[in-house]
Amino acid sequence: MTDEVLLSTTEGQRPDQKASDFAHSGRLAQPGLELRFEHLSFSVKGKQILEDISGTAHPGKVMAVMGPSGSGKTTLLNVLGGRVQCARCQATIGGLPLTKKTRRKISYVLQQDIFFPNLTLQQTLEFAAELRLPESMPTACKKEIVAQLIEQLDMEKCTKTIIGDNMNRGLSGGEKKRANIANELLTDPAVLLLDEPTSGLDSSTAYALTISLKKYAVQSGKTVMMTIHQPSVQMFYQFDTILLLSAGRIAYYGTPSDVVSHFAEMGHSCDTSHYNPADFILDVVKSGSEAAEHLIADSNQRRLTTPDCPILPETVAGKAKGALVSRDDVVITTETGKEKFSNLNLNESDLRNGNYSTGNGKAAANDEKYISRDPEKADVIDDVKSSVDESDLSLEDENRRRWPTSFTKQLSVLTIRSFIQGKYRYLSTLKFVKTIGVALITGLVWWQIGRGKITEQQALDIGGALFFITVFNSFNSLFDVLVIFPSEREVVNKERMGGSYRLSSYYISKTISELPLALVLPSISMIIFYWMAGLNGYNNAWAFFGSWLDMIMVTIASQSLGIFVSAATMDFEHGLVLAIFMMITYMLLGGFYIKSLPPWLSWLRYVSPFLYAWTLMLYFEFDSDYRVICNTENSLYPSCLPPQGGGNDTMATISSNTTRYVKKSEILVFNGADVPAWICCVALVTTLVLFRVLGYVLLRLFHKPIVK
Ligand SMILES: Nc1ncnc2c1ncn2[C@@H]1O[C@H](COP(=O)(O)OP(=O)(O)OP(=O)(O)O)[C@@H](O)[C@H]1O
Repeated sequence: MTDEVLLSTTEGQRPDQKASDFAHSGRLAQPGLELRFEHLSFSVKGKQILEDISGTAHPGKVMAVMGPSGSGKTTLLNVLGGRVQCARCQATIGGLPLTKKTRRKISYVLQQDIFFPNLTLQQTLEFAAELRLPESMPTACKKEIVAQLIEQLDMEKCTKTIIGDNMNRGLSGGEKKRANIANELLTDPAVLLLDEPTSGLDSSTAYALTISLKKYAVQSGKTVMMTIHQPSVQMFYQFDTILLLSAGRIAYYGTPSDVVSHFAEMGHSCDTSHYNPADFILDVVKSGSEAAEHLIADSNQRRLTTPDCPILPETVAGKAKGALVSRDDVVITTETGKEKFSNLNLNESDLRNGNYSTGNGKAAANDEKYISRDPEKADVIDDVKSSVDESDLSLEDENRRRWPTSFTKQLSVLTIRSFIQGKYRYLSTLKFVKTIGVALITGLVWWQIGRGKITEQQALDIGGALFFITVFNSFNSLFDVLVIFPSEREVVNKERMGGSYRLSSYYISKTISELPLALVLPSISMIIFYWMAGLNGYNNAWAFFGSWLDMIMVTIASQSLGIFVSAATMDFEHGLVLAIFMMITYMLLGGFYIKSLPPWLSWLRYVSPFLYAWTLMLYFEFDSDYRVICNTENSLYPSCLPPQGGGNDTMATISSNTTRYVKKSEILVFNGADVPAWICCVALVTTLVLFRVLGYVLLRLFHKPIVK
């Protein structure tokens, strides 16, 4: 990676006037901002993960958050990046409280490099630019920004390389990491958070990346904060500030150059000629709770005089000795200094007006830089504050602020992206081989069975063939979705957490883009099988088109079922179990295997889409009274039986010369196809729509984007 890597897109390096104009419009040329967090405490299910964490990340500087595994590094970044809700976490960016709106100035590079594997690097970044950059920006401008990022990240060689996954090789680990960073730099954030950006990289690549981040911070004046596990010596000294965590508390806050002398003062001398100071401090913190507690206590004392990293007095005093700040105390740090107010009468209107009534007077909330207070009241204040923020916004304003692009823009971009990504999944060579192979086998097994006049046995066999091909394509379609949907979840989760688009845009775009893709293989399967088996299309072309349409409907209905099952379970294994259960039930009730269900169960057959699909197939196949020749003996059909008593037969036997034919209605009745054709169509369309809608509702209600 070159030294220029990661330079801001706003450095005036773009030769193209349009892009520069845009950059100068102020949208992309935002300066770095100070990120200040004070007394962050965070717990999950009663487990304290962060406790009184403070710090300040400055523009043009890089802060490294270090600590042993499980010390809370990622959690700290998740809190600051808004990936987890934390009612008691107060932070400011550029002096303003960190809210949903101001947090948009922060970009968060996750530890995992989560992308759609079949898109190329260029496609990935261009789609991200379309979704995340303002809609008013010309596409040419967005492309140029992407091209510049690619160039600055020294990735020109791999613009056309797919991202890749375990199955298909694509970008290398280091390239993926850079792609991940480029993806976040697109929006030119004021603050860049990175969770373990060097994990999985070899030492020289990790060092190059650190240098690049440092240069990015210095040259573009941006604020960079990153977690890191075990930096090399050279990397360690690139950082401006080290925030060392131990079990969720601060064990050291300061510069890397001071760390060795500080630890020596604490009785932990480091032979820097043989020991990497980064490894050393981690080893000391990990060596035992006594050493760590000692360091934390000392760091707490130092924090009393470190404005960048303030501490709550009760933390210094230690909980065992009793809190210095009473339950009702609120400490307000104002421009004029820190003031402590006792016995506040916090009521909603005061909070809304920004007035905190105290025994000593009023403190204006608007003047506050930061409020640290009793956790129980924190919730009250947060709730009230957030309701004030939201009430200030009209719905339209809120939508505009919430999403960088309109619904239609999201829909069109996501549809194209989903189509490109989906085509590799739905139309892979393996899937073609499987579909064509099975179609050829079934075609051979039922070879020309339907040509000309057929026997009663052949009619039965054709019923079996039609049922088989319906079930086969439905299973295929369902399992495609089951495999694809959960694997997309991580990408969609990440993008939705970043506020890139609405769930509805994603869902509708997926439906639109995958519809044509899902039709290709069933159509091929149907064409091969149908003509090899010599079915009724030879006699009546409409029979073929009807059967094909029927196949398409049941295939899409199965796709909808797959989406519903995936949304209900959201992982492949659970989805597989539920899908197999539902499909086997539908199959058994579909009418082919059992024609005399127990009366108390017979209503259940009407829930099976296979019943409707197969019935429609039978309608198209047996559309003539002169196709199936009666058995001369042991016929299954009443109309083929000889007339009783030689008189007029009420069951009009159909004959042509001496050959007797089975009435088409009797074939349908024998197969249990007792549902009118139009009801079959309505039932299939209803299944298709119902499961799609249910899938959306489940996603909306139960699968909000989450942090793993
Ligand atoms: N949602 C959660 N539920 C329960 N425990 C959690 C949750 N999130 C984090 N933790 C716990 O909090 C602690 C800190 O986790 P975190 O991922 O922040 O550590 P870390 O320092 O980033 O670790 P690593 O370096 O291994 O990534 C761990 O003990 C973890 O198990």
